[in-house]
Amino acid sequence: MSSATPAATTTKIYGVSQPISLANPTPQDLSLTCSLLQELKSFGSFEAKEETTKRIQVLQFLNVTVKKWIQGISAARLPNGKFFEAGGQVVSFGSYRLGVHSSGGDIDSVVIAPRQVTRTDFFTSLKDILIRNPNVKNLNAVEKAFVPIMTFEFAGVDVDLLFARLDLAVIPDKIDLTDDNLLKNMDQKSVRSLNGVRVAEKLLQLVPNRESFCMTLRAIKVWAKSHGVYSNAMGFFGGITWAILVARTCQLYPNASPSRLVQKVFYVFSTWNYPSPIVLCMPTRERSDMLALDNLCWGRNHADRFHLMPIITPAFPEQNSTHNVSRSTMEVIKKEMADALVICNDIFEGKSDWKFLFEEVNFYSQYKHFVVMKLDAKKEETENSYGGFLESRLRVLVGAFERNRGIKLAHLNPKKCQPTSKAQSIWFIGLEFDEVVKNMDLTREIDNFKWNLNVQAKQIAGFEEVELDISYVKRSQLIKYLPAAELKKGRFFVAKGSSEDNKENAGGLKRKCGDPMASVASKKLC
Ligand SMILES: Nc1ncnc2c1ncn2[C@@H]1O[C@H](COP(=O)(O)OP(=O)(O)OP(=O)(O)O)[C@@H](O)[C@H]1O
Ligand SMILES: [Mg+2]
Repeated sequence: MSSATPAATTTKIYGVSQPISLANPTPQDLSLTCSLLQELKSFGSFEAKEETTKRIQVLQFLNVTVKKWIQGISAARLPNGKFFEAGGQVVSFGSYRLGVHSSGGDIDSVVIAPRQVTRTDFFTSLKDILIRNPNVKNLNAVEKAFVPIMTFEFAGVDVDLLFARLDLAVIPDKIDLTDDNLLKNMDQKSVRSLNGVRVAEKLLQLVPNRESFCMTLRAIKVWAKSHGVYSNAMGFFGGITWAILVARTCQLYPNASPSRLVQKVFYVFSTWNYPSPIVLCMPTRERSDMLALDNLCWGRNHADRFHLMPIITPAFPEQNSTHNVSRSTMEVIKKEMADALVICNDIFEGKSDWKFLFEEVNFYSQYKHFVVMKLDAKKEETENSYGGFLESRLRVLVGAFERNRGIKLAHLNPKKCQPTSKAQSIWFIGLEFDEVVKNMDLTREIDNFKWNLNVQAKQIAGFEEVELDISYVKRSQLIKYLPAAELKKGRFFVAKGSSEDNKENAGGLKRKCGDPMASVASKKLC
């Protein structure tokens, strides 16, 4: 490190001072960053060049189509509109905009339209133009949603398209969508639809080094997916939440290389004092402007106080990105991060490697009791729609188990299994009972959940044929649902001193267990 630069400084967030480390990367950090990149490639984090080219073409085509569509509407609706250049564009956000999408991922995008074009136009004339295009498949429009959306496949690429109408007659090509003044006079659905773009732009503006941010986020995403802690709908963290955590770490360690940043993400957030909110540091003037704009900022709302791990988006109107996190998912996320920190520390001590960090963990080896949800939808398309609906409700069942005093932990595995056909799916919840519990009857929770689910499903067409079986099983009975190979996949969890679990550890790598927090506590921010 240069002697001219101080080793550490502080930043204030919500009045709390936080140290920033200015340490530069060591040769070991750089060499571990090279091996990290190699490992990310082997775990399929990067898409092939042809796929990237295709995505660019898809976005270019959508942009041209949308500009023409807006021009046509403006010509008809504005006086002298024929000669009017109304502009408008399609802007991407989400992981594609952040530059961290992997093969097969969707493109989240939003149409930015001038005031003479309405949401009704979006769901009628633009939808018609898209449906008529032979490259467009499976178009689905959800007009009544909280954030109205059209989803479709364009030349094999999944596209999510939103609509935001600005209070401007002309949308210039170089418009700064992070400008809060644009939100004045916008309808709430447009504000919500524009939010993803504003959040992505803000994230990219606020990180000190984009390249390091992207590579670190890629690593965290690979890890989170293989450890079953990547799903906003099921109460874990989604892409945006992990992006905020990585961005915050980049701010705390502005000169660190990705290998060190990965370790620091786990260090900072496995030891975080939840529910203190995690917010990105931004220029003071900007934050006070945001607060002045609206009183409805995050934290003032009564319901916000009950969030367990608040992780706040950086663009106005600020939102907590983790409202689905429950007591159990919080425990699982914290434990996974603490375990990951131990592995990262081992990597830096030369005792482990990235492969071990990213390796899938065997979910079934962690519990002795399970609830199995088996969906038989008869047809693949019904499985897709009902399965998505069910996945968005499963955290309600977890919540019911959490309210049962005999249950210490209800761990829903976000990964669904399809051992027989694409029309059938199975999800598992691992249960940890209180030591004093001798017998557990879960009938009431399961029946209530099924009853409510049926009431909601009846309002959605095509769900009548579906069969859903929810039942309790012991670990030894899992073989009835899954092939032995699936049950043996990944690294096994071995409870400390458990001879029974050792017997069941059929050849998988043993997972480090014990008290990972002990080593966390002894490490200082450096
Ligand atoms: N819980 C949430 N809170 C706030 N914004 C969200 C939330 N979930 C999604 N979004 C917005 O929608 C965008 C797209 O969501 P999506 O789930 O596709 O995540 P992503 O970051 O694109 O990651 P992935 O690679 O999984 O697609 C996010 O980047 C974010 O702006
Ligand atoms: Mg996405």
